[in-house]
Amino acid sequence: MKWVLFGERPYWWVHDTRFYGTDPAPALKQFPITCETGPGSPSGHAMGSSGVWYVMITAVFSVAAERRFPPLLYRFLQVGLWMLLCTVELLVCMSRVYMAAHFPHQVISGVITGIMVAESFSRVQWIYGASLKKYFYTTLFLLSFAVGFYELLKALGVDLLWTLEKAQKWCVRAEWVHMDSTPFASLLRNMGTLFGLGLGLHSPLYTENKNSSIPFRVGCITVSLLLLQILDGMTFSSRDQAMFYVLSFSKSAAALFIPTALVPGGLSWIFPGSGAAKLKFS
Ligand SMILES: O=P(O)(O)OC[C@H]1O[C@@H](O)[C@H](O)[C@@H](O)[C@@H]1O
Repeated sequence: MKWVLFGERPYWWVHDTRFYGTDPAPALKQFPITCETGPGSPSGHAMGSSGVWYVMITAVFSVAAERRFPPLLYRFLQVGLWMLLCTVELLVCMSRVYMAAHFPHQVISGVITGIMVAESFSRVQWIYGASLKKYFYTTLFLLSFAVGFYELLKALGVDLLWTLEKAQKWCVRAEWVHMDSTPFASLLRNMGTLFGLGLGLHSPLYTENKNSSIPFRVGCITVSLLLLQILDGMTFSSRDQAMFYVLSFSKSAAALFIPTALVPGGLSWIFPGSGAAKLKFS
């Protein structure tokens, strides 16, 4: 959608537009995270956060319904969690607009699209039992589609990197322009995530794990968070672009493989448990 909607961002638009005529353009303050290099429509932050929060909240509702919560408590939970989602989204959207990375309509469409994506995928059942082959082919399809679409539009004279030029031109500090905020870099990270999830769920470390006790789960969460924190600190230079994309893909794949397979598998090997049920990914 970012590639086809050609959304401008306020921090460069105010300088390029003829809207103000001979009047001076408004002075928009820029921050270290203002200088996004991709198109603005719809907002990726608003879309990502609304999608993730929607999934978490509706999952809590399903658990509450399964456990037959009393109607009053259920209603209370519903109102509370919906209000929490609205507050989070309001904060995300206001901050994106405040730092001049987005116009209001872009964050609103981002929130709506995120919820639509989450809702549609919650109805697609095959993804819960997808084979490793499916993960692999889906990743390959997304990559070929993105590269093919990019090349096709380039052949038609449309330069999808038009936004990078604007960011470089109008960002007040060159070091605030990051290559990893381009849609292609994001897509590669998402593909890495998808592939890492497939690898994790089909790894013997995950499938042969039999321990599901509470201390084991808490241990898994703690160790995973520590390792993910270390992984998050790894950054790569974008001078060699091919290497940059390969490393970004691998980092995202590792970010999913670590908590789904490596940590549970490693901990159950160190502390063999007696629980019979498998630790389920949910
Ligand atoms: O469109 P927005 O809100 O500026 O978000 C862009 C961001 O969207 C995210 O989805 C990407 O992972 C980031 O790399 C990118 O910077």
